Amino acid sequence: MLRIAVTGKPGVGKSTVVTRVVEKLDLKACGIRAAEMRVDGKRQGFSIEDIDTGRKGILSHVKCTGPKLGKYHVNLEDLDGIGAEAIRHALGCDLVVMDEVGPMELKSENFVRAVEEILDSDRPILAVLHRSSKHPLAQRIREEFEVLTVDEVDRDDLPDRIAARFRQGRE
Ligand SMILES: Nc1ncnc2c1ncn2[C@@H]1O[C@H](COP(=O)(O)OP(=O)(O)OP(=O)(O)O)[C@@H](O)[C@H]1O
Repeated sequence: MLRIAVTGKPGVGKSTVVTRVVEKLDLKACGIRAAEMRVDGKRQGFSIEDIDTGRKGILSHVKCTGPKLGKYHVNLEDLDGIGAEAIRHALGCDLVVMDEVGPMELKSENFVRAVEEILDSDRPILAVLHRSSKHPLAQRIREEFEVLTVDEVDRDDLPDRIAARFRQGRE
């Protein structure tokens, strides 16, 4: 079964590649999407969204409580209640999207377990992988997935190429 992870430097366009791949495919994609939350141009934290249901919460914020990572605190309530739940729900979908599996997400054992269950399943997966994470789960993804690096040169062509691979995988 096809498993692709995209990686690359911050802001290079990894999430955009993933979004475009899903748009190009006529299938039910489930999983998570994390995005920056900015106020007056300043990053205050990250949101986490269940891409199937649209449920959205706070993954981390400068002003919440939870395990600390840099200046942010990881909000385990939404990471588990929305993030891990969305990953588990994705077991019943055509394509699992995990944008992203990074150090914030991996602060929750419950989330880590949900990702392990998905990796142990037969579902096709498209993930964004944080470049430098040394977490065993990130290492596992690096070993088991086809890892593609997004850069300014290939980011416009990659969505078509990745979508074609998932289409072939279903034939
Ligand atoms: N192919 C592209 N052409 C032009 N601009 C792009 C392209 N892809 C992404 N961008 C722009 O670059 C910015 C970052 O994109 P995106 O959020 O997809 O990057 P990312 O690598 O996922 O970021 P992060 O490291 O924060 O997760 C956005 O403003 C987006 O509009």
